[in-house]
Amino acid sequence: MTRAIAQGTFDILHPGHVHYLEDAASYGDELHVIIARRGNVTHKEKPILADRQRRDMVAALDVVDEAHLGDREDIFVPIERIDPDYVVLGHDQHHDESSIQAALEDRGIDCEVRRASAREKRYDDELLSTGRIIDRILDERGD
Ligand SMILES: Cc1cc2nc3c(=O)[nH]c(=O)nc-3n(C[C@H](O)[C@H](O)[C@H](O)COP(=O)(O)O)c2cc1C
Ligand SMILES: Nc1ncnc2c1ncn2[C@@H]1O[C@H](COP(=O)(O)OP(=O)(O)OP(=O)(O)O)[C@@H](O)[C@H]1O
Repeated sequence: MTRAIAQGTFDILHPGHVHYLEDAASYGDELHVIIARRGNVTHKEKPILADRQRRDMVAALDVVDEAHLGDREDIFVPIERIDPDYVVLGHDQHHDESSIQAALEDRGIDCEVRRASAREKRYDDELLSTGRIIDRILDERGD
């Protein structure tokens, strides 16, 4: 049984998220997803939705076997517990593949790091970004 891990914020789901999770799932028999804690989302605006709500929506997707709330302090704790064969980074995730690979090796976690592909728009006004969905809500419904 091979296990793959995907991770991210997943605030307001869209087809780009589904594409990433399907790509990550293709690396293993089981897909586990780690949901970033609000306190750890520091590289962009904080999520609108609560940690548990984001986890529950990701867990409801067919392609996902288990969704886990991330650790608050140490991002390698859930990975140690899940013991995956692959950690699949999102196409634009700011983490560097070789430093994540080195950190996993330091912790004695024997798994490989891969990078998922991007999903391109299939039609003109398709929104494949949570940030852009929020911008459109503000444009169309804001004062
Ligand atoms: C290998 C890996 C493990 C992660 N584990 C956690 C975790 O345990 N807790 C957490 O809050 N975030 C975790 N994260 C998420 C990061 O904190 C960061 O917020 C996340 O990569 C944001 O992704 P996004 O910009 O694609 O939404 C992890 C990220 C990576 C790459
Ligand atoms: N269009 C896309 N194609 C493939 N993967 C995507 C796409 N959009 C998001 N992802 C992946 O989904 C994961 C979680 O994404 P995240 O929660 O940061 O959403 P986002 O829509 O990219 O957010 P934001 O618009 O706020 O930057 C990331 O690994 C990201 O690479």
